[in-house]
Amino acid sequence: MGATELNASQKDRVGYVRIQDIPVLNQDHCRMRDSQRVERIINEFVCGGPERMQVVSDFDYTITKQRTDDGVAVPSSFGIFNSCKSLPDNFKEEIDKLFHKYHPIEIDPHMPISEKVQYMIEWWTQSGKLATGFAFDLTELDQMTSQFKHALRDGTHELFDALLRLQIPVLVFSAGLGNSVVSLMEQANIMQPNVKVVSNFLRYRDGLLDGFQEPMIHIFNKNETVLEGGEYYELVHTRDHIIVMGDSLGDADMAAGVPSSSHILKIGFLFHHVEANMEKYMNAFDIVLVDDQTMSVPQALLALIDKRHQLRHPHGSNGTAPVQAQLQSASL
Ligand SMILES: C[n+]1cn([C@@H]2O[C@H](COP(=O)(O)OP(=O)(O)O)[C@@H](O)[C@H]2O)c2nc(N)[nH]c(=O)c21
Ligand SMILES: [Mg+2]
Repeated sequence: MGATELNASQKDRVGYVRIQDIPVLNQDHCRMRDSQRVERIINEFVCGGPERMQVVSDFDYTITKQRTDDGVAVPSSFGIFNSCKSLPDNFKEEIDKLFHKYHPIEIDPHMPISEKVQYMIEWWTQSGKLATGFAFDLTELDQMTSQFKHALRDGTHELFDALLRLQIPVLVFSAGLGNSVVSLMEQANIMQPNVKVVSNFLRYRDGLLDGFQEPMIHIFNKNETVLEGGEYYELVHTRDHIIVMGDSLGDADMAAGVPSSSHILKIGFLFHHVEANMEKYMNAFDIVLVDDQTMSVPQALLALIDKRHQLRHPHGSNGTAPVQAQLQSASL
């Protein structure tokens, strides 16, 4: 998008980055539909520097692993909440009924999205209604999430440390349960001031649960259009170099709503039904990583951006506006 073709001599100039010189992008399990386009965008990112970057990431099975070393399955953010022991007896039963009714609709390959949206709104609304009228102590959620703080992709800490050092805002977008997401990220020490979680958070009224806070984030509005006009959008919308990371096809659209002149690099983690899904993932994402349980690719991209930045600002001043402290508290 917008990137002009460079001729061979321009590519030979000092500092131009070539895909063949980035080892993680040359691994067998790293696939690209259009490696020239990826190369162009990476060079835009490196030239633009950290002050033009933002990261938008899904949470479940993108920040957490799709497959753990010990084979223990990592529950989703809703799954973590649903397994809390103090929830009323009928809660789990009713929430499972909803899952069995609506999940087949969510993954139905024949129903058009326009038709699915209403069902998904119904599902999230009814889940919220079930989570109403009883006490729930959030420390129970912390106890549950602490069991899974080691289930983040390898290199997640290093990635988040680099993003903080470079003052790059990170938006974690989840149509799951925000309280589980934040709790797990806090337990794993990656809930830093440059990180904002946009998701569904439990609401309390008179000490009892009262469903989810507005706005509802479901799988079909999980993109930057729900942020438009809000404080967070104002803080990041000038950052037009965007890395998007996700494990579901729909995650590829999370940056929808940013200005069309933006350069967006989409990284997709593919694990289930690799052969059947490959074509769709290759069309939706710029880089498809097959059964990769690490953050090596985004780390390598940041290292390139960082290296050029250090050359330009050897004394540590990065010229970045100090917006990070406001990010977490920014309203939508
Ligand atoms: C309302 N609701 C939605 N989901 C699932 O939560 C997922 C959240 O969507 P997502 O944020 O794209 O998460 P992902 O990273 O796991 O893909 C959806 O794909 C739904 O299948 C839900 N899952 C459970 N267990 N319980 C629920 O009430 C519920
Ligand atoms: Mg996911």
